[in-house]
Amino acid sequence: MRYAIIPAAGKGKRFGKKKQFVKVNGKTIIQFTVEVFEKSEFIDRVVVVAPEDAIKEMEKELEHFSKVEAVVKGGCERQSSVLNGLKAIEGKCKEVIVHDGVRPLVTKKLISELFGAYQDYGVEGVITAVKPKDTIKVVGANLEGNDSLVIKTLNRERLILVQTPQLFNYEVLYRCHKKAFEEGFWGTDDASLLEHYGHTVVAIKGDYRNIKITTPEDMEIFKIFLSQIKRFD
Ligand SMILES: Nc1ccn([C@@H]2O[C@H](COP(=O)(O)OP(=O)(O)OP(=O)(O)O)[C@@H](O)[C@H]2O)c(=O)n1
Ligand SMILES: C[C@](O)(CO)[C@H](O)COP(=O)(O)O
Repeated sequence: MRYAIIPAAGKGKRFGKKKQFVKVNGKTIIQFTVEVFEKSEFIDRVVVVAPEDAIKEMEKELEHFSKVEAVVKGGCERQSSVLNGLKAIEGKCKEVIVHDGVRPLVTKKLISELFGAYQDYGVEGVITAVKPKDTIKVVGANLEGNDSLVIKTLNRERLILVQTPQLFNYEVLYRCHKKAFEEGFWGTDDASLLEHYGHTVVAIKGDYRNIKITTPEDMEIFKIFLSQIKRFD
């Protein structure tokens, strides 16, 4: 069995509300996201991680998706939510995809390319990413407001902007998550846990339109891209 874990238990602080439940054209963001996995031939079952105070609401939103096996309670951070999802499918699968519930423009193509690369490279983790188009600098002390002191410029050719979906060997990911929990190691994506514990991760080309809806401007971008991207091809 191939599982997808969809962390969707965030509070949406930078957006102003739980953006996973925002409706566009009559469909919630989480429904846009899950429907791609529902239609992917590479995914057998889906577990969605929801806010503790919105489990029933999430179950209602997803009641028509046959692959959704469970809605489980989220944690205080994304990482702890993913760990709860991993616990819910213990011993059930060899590979697991983790994908942000608020990246609704994921495509079947990205999912299939992840599995292709996973087979080809034979590594424990494969992630999606795009090349930065802007210059990226390291900053130091904050100045007034959002201003900051520039320290140095990074070599853009050696940087990637990481997305989800991310595909992993289930046992390796679960072991890294449990170890990180015990040791108090926190990463902003799941692949960083594998890197921290010495596992090999490969990045493949993602899609610039596979945005994470984080701030209100992202919702406007989503509405534009939605009419352009072929999510089910
Ligand atoms: N405790 C958390 C925090 C985040 N997420 C999920 O992880 C994904 C990426 O998180 P982010 O975009 O940061 O969402 P929020 O945490 O809701 O945003 P904010 O940090 O602005 O509150 C989202 O699908 C979010 O629902 C989660 O499952 N559990
Ligand atoms: C996992 C992720 O989407 C990869 O870019 C990102 O790290 C999530 O960050 P967030 O602050 O939890 O949204």
